Amino acid sequence: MLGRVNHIAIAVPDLAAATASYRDILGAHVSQAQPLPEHGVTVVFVELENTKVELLEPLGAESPITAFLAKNPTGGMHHICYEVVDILAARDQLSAAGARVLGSGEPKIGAHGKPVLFLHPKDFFGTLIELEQV
Ligand SMILES: C[C@H](C(=O)O)C(=O)SCCNC(=O)CCNC(=O)[C@H](O)C(C)(C)COP(=O)(O)OP(=O)(O)OC[C@H]1O[C@@H](n2cnc3c(N)ncnc32)[C@H](O)[C@@H]1OP(=O)(O)O
Ligand SMILES: [Co+2]
Repeated sequence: MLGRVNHIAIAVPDLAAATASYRDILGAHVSQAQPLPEHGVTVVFVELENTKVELLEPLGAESPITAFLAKNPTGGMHHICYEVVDILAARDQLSAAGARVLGSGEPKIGAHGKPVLFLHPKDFFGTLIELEQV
C-alpha cells in the first residue's frame, strides 16, 4: 500500500523563526508560507534531494496542532506522510483492518493539491500518519 515518504512534518510555535533556522543555519531551500485554513495550519516545505520536511504552525482557533504544541512547546515531530496510489482503496482496507481514519473519512485536499487522509497515532505506534494520493 505504501509508496515513498512524501514528507516528514514538524510542528513549530513560530513558523518565521523555524523558516529562518532551516534557511540560514541549516542552509536549506524553504518554500513560501502557505496558509491552509481547511487544515488549521500554515505550512512551509524544506525541499531536500530525497524528500521534504513540512514545518507547521497553528492557524485559527480550531487548529489540530494546538494541543500537540501545548504538550511540546518548543515543537516536535508531528507526522509522517506516505504516498499511496489509491487513497480510497487504502482507506477502505485500513478501516476494515480496524485502523481509525481521522475526520469525516473523506479525503481533503492537502498542501500539494492532492487528496490526503490521516490515521490515528495510537493505531500506529505513537506516530500520526498522513496518506497522500499521488
Ligand atoms: C495539510 C497538510 C499536508 O501535509 O498536506 C498537513 O499535514 S495538515 C497537519 C495537521 N492536521 C492534522 O493533524 C489532522 C489529523 N489530526 C487529528 O485529527 C488530531 O490532531 C489527533 C486525532 C491526531 C489528535 O487529536 P485529539 O483531539 O485526540 O488530541 P489529544 O491531544 O487529546 O491526543 C490524543 C492522544 O494522541 C496523542 N497525539 C496527538 N497528536 C499526536 C501526534 N501528532 N503524534 C503522536 N501522538 C499524538 C496525544 O499525545 C494523546 O496521547 P495521550 O492520550 O497518551 O496523551
Ligand atoms: Co503533512
